[in-house]
This record gives sequence, C-alpha cells and structure tokens, in this order.
Amino acid sequence: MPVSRDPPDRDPLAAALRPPIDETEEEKASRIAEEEAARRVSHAIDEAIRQEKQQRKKQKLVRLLLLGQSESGKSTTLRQFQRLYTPNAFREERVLWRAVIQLNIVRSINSILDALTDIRRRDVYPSTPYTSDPDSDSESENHIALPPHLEELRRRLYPLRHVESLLIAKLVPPNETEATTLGYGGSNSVNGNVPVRWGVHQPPSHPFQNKEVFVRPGAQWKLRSSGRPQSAGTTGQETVDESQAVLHHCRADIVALWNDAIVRQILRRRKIRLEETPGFYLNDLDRVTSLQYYPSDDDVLRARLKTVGVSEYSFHMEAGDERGTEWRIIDVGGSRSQRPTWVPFFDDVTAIIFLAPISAFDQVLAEDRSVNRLEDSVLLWKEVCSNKMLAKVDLVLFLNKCDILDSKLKSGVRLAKYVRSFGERPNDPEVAQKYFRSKFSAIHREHSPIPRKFYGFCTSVTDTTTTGGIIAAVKDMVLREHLRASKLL
Ligand SMILES: Nc1nc2c(ncn2[C@@H]2O[C@H](COP(=O)(O)OP(=O)(O)OP(=O)(O)O)[C@@H](O)[C@H]2O)c(=O)[nH]1
Ligand SMILES: [Mg+2]
Repeated sequence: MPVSRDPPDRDPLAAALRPPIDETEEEKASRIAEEEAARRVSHAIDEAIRQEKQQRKKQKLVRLLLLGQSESGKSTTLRQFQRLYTPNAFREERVLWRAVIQLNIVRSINSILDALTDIRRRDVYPSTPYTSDPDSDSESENHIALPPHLEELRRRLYPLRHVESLLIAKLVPPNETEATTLGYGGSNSVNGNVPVRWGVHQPPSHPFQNKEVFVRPGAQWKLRSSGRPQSAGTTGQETVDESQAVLHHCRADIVALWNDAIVRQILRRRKIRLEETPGFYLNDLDRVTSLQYYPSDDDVLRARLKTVGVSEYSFHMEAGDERGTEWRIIDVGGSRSQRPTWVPFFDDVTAIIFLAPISAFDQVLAEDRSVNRLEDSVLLWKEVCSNKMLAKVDLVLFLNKCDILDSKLKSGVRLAKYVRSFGERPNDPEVAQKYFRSKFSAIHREHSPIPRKFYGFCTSVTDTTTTGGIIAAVKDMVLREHLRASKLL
C-alpha cells in the first residue's frame, strides 16, 4: 500500500469525531449527555486508580524517623534494626567497625593521660607524694605529684597519640571542616556538687576536651576504614592493621594504667566516669587488644561515632503478612546544629521513635554547656509532641540508657539533687524510671494537638537481649497502626 509522505490537510481524528452535519437538536442533546456520562465514568476510573496506587504505596512503605539529642542512642537503635532484620549484612560489616572501636579505646586512654598531664602541669613545684590511701579523696589535686611508675606509663603510652591521628585520618575525609568538641569522661558530666532543677547550672570545665569524630552518612567511611593498610578481610584475622598492632604492643601498659589505684582516684576526684561514657571498652582490654580482635555484635552496638547529616536504611520484610513491606529508617544527627535537618522528614513519616537518655540527668550538652541534657530532652519531646505536622504520627518514646541510670543511682548519685521534683522518693532505678515515664507521658497527653496513644519503653538499646523484643513490639505496633490508617484513607 502506498504511503503518503505529506501530512493530511485536515485532522482525520477530528473529522471522524465531528458530529454529523444534519444532527437535530434532540440528537445533539442526547449526544452531549452521553459524552458527559462517559467523561464522568472515565474520571471515576482515573480517581480509583490513583487512590489504589496511593494506598498500595502507603501500605508497602513504612517510614520510621529516629529523633533525640546527640548521644541519645539513635544510631545504635538503627544498628539494632539492622542486626535483627538484615543480619547477614550486619555481620559482614562488623569488621569495618574495628577502626571506630580502636579510636574509642585510644581516646579513653588518651583522656586518662590528659588528666595525668594536667595534674603534672599544675604540679611543677614542690608537692607532696600521692596519698598512700587510694580511697582518700580529701587531698587537693594541687598537691599531687605523679609517682614515677605513672610518669613511666605516660611516656610509654605516648605512641597512642599517633594512633589516634592515624585513625582519624582513616575515618574522616581530609576536607571535612566541621569540628565538634566533646570531651571524654567528665567533659559532659555535671559537677556533682551543683544541684539543678531539670537543671541549668555552670558545669566545670575540663582541660582535656577531645574533638569528637563524626562521619557523614553513606558508605564513605566504611570504604575508608576497610581500605589499606587495614585490609583485614572479612574474618579480621588475615592481616593485622597498624593501629591494632600498637594497641597489642601497649596492652600490658594500658591494663596497668586502667587498673592503677591512683589513676582511679584521680578520675574519681575529677568526676570522670569513663565506664559511663560512650565507646567504653577498657573492661575488655584482653579481648579488644588481641591481634585477632574481631568486633562482636555487642562491640558494634557500643561503638560511638557521631552522626552528622541524615542516613537512611531500608529493608524489606521477607515473611508473613508483612511480606514485601518496605521499611525506611531515617537516622539524623542529634546535636543542636543538626536539628534543622529533621523537619523535611516530618512530611511523610509513619512513626517516630524518640530517644531520651534518662541517665543524662547529671550531664550537660556538649554544644551548650549551660543546658542540662535531661532538660534538653524534655523540651525536645515537648516540641515533637506539639508539632502540628506530626499530629497524626505515632510517637514511640524510648527512655534510654536505663542500664547507666541503674549503675549511676546504685553508685550513690542522688537523682533528687538534680531533679528536685523527684523529692523524697527512694533513689531507686525502678522508681526513677516510673517517675520519668509519667512525666514524659503527661507531656505527650497535654501537648499532642489531637489525642493519641502513648507508647513508652524503658530501654538500654545496647543490650541485644531486651532490645530485640522491644523492637519487634514497636515494629508490630507501627505496622498495625499504619495498616489501619491506610484502610481509613
Ligand atoms: N550503656 C549504654 N550505652 C548506650 C545506650 N544507647 C546508646 N549507647 C551508647 O551511646 C553512644 C551514643 O549512641 P548513638 O547511637 O551514637 O547516639 P546518637 O543519638 O546517634 O548520637 P548523634 O549521632 O550524635 O545524634 C554509643 O556509644 C552507644 O553505644 C544504652 O542504652 N546504654
Ligand atoms: Mg547517630
């Protein structure tokens, strides 16, 4: 059949659809009515398809946002989700955390060495020897002379400064400029002698503040930490990296330093409670300084690496009714400079897990040392509860770091001294948890723009045994509410 190369001089479709020339008024009215009905049907079909698509999309995608101040445990909660729902990937990545753990260890040691250096600096002139009674806290630091064995340890552990620089260079890109200061140990601890009422107070300044290392989200730092010279393979046993070799070499001295009675006394006087600081591994020195050291699940959960920016982790449910549902978990940085990055995620979030570290009642924010950390958490929770954009979002509260709260109260730190409204209640961890729960629940009730259920858990998200059950319960609840809401659409 011949094909015409020239375009027709009139639109054949328009011609075919044009009403007949001899159409009567009656026929015209009937034709218009038919066309209108057809248009309505077509529009209804389009709308149904659109709604179905929207519903399908909503049913299949759950967006969970993790909020809370810095060091509240958001990234640790994310790692718990990864451990539970993508265990193979989590296991494979454990070796990449070794550099972070090494850095955490080295920084703990260096913070002790800094404390010794500080005492030494202030004590150049005649001094009395250190008290023979290591439990005596009465002596002023200004009269302390470092005994020779500590001077010797200080000298021998000097290579750890170099290891710290090496590890930072490995983990943090060279062009990274933002620096946040966060000391170890006492840097964000409140001077125990200053009472506060949900409290503002002046914290002591510690001379050995370290810069906290952070990474931006994405695989970059993992690639860097897996690269040479730390090519440890996936078992962690093939080759030994330089930092691990130095740690291993210094093992005896590190153990001696950490177990030294005088060192403990100095730390105690300075209110430096290293055991309660993030990234604390000094009670596992034999294991973590061995040449074959390979991080366990627990080690990865205890590692401290500050988040700057936003990281998103997604996984698909592989079994049961939830099969095919995609979960996206969004982890944000919690320090004050990071909080403006939260808002864009409020738009289409399904649920929020808000973490409030209730053990921080005697600490101050690293970024603003005039603000008590518990007070900051309370204000932040109030803001989240009252936010109109989040009015229909399920809020799940994790009153976190209950393990630290427990040990703090049991060691004699009095909660009522910092939280006056705690009053005469017994200084007991369970009473304290209950008290905090009721306070946070009241804020939720009073500040939610429309009434909603309160989901509150007392957690220690580094603990794999208890957290697994809580996360499973939260997941079920979020999904149930999500399905219910999408059915109401
Ligand atoms: N003992 C104890 N440590 C915890 C708990 N939760 C978190 N941590 C530790 O606290 C440190 C800080 O936790 P992260 O999860 O990094 O805190 P984050 O909220 O992500 O902090 P940013 O990234 O700065 O916003 C890590 O070393 C964790 O291992 C807990 O319940 N108990
Ligand atoms: Mg984080």
